[in-house]
Amino acid sequence: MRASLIQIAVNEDESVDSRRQRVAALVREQAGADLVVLPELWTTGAFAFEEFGREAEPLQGPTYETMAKAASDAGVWLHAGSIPERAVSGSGSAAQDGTLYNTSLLFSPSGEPAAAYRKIHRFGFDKGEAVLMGAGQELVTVRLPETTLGVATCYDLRFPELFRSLVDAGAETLVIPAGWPERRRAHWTLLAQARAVENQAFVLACGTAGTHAGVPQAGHSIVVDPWGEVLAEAGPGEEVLTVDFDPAKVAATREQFPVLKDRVLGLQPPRHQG
Ligand SMILES: O=C(O)CCC(=O)C(=O)O
Repeated sequence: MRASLIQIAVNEDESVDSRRQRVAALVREQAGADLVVLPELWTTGAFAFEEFGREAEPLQGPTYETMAKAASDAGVWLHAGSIPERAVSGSGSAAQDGTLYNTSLLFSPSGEPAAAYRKIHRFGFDKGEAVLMGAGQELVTVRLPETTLGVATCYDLRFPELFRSLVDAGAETLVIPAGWPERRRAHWTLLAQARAVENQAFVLACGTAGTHAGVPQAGHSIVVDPWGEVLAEAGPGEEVLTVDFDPAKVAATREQFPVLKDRVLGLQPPRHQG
């Protein structure tokens, strides 16, 4: 299976619409890949908080339209990264009208919608995304012919229980678009490898490059196999990271080294001791 991770540079000197068209052209260039992955909030930048409201789109807005077409033109499964979504009535079970979400869009090779995932863990503590956006409530997996994707977004990478739930739901390839800052790049690489090893799954983690809102981005998108080996890693700038991998390695690793079968669930809480 061939995956291309497009590590987009998100700089302020490019308009959202120019970037959208430029990224669509990059997706089209990946014809021949099975899966193409884009980063988190690449239209605005993950730290351009003031842009979230200004550039928010309904689920089926301009980014959706442009990416659906790019997926079908290229004939690839496309994880189109995430957009600032402004929810409208009927656009999701728990969605409130007007609420913003950090929502990932996935398309089939014919440009049909395959899934939408609203980021569950919002980053920023008491500012930024954490106060401007609503939290997703639903896990998302997507069945491809070769593998089952489990999707998560950026800060979600720090929450291992989310990934274990995705694995319990059948995920074999964990796809994580991000806008991870350079100053915590060591965490990015370490956590991507940890999620691969503990879940015996492929990890495809696609970040952004460039600087927006004064926050230099880490780049260094990474693909890790179920044994924790790094199959490919990008540099700091804009880059297309292409990797060939064998999805059957997930089942083989889980069979040869069956740690997931040794999980002990439902432990008793500690007894009070003195
Ligand atoms: O967890 C981190 O260090 C970065 C998370 C982040 O930037 C995000 O979720 O947008």
